Amino acid sequence: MVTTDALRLEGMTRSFGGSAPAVNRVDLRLEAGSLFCLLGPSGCGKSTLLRLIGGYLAPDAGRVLLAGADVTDTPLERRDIGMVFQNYALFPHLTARTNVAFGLEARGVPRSERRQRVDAMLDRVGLSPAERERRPHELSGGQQQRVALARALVIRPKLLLLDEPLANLDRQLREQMRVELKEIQRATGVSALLVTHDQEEALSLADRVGVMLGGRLLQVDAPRVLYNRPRTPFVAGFLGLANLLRVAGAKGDTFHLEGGLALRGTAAKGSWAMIRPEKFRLGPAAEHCPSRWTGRVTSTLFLGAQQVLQVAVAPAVTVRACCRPGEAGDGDEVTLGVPDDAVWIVPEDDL
Ligand SMILES: Nc1ncnc2c1ncn2[C@@H]1O[C@H](COP(=O)(O)OP(=O)(O)OP(=O)(O)O)[C@@H](O)[C@H]1O
Repeated sequence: MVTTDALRLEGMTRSFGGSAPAVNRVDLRLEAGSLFCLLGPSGCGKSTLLRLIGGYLAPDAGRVLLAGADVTDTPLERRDIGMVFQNYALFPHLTARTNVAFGLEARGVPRSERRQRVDAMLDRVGLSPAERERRPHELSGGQQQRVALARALVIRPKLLLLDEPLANLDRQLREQMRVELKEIQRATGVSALLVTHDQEEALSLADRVGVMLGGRLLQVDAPRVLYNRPRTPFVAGFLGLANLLRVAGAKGDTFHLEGGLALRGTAAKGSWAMIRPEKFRLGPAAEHCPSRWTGRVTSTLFLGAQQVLQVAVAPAVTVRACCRPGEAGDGDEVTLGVPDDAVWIVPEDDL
């Protein structure tokens, strides 16, 4: 079956006169009905890319296709895109209900239909009847967020853009809104692109994640693939904890890492071996592993359900390994078993 992508970007580039473009030759496809997270550190170009898609900014080069149609030169009000900003950008003098109705009024939707659609959308985002009559400053951050989401969705956009929508909420509310946001996106079937610098948010929300650095998209994949099979050292280190060890050389079915450590398998000199901390085996389980490293615990970090150890496994080489709380402590000598499937070779450099 041939389906049209909700969004397609081809060679998007935009400079602000600095030495490197803020967005540099970005290609991207967003499947209809899916949620895509654009993830990257501050200043990597996420917001600029979002503004280019929304039509708030023109590209120096490249094309934006919405549901197959080229909208690169279409003004933003005719792109059929809903936008949720980090600061919500609600009209301060309008009630929640009139904020949501605004886009429908501007599009000439008749009053009775308007009322019905606004109420249905405010039901969907869970705003109570009393809250609907309040103005933004009389609502909490979470409630304003719901209004902003309803306002963006009520116009039935072809694409929903969200710029760090949960960044201003406290941790508990952020986690709750994360679940609700995903439910609303699923229920409405809207194609959505969300920008965040929070890796946990991206991994838990997205169907696919794109990791950005220095204006470039380094890798686009499903969350599990990005976590388990990062293609560059930056992606490996940006998503969760990663031990990254440089491959110094290979011989037969063994390769050597910095500090004289050895692992079974094949890897090219100069690439990186990644081992996630939770992949090590400790205690009796280590004995069954093909590669074993011994070292002293230099520090421990208690995280509730688990504990992260720093283990000095070679001169100047310290790795992080997860274990059960209390399984090992500061100063203990431990053996870390490395199962074959614990090692992922990171093939490329970053840019
Ligand atoms: N209007 C502008 N004029 C000049 N430089 C800009 C402008 N907008 C963005 N930049 C620059 O482009 C680069 C990318 O900025 P952008 O805001 O897209 O990053 P970001 O990944 O969204 O960061 P953050 O998460 O901090 O918002 C930065 O170096 C920034 O200083």
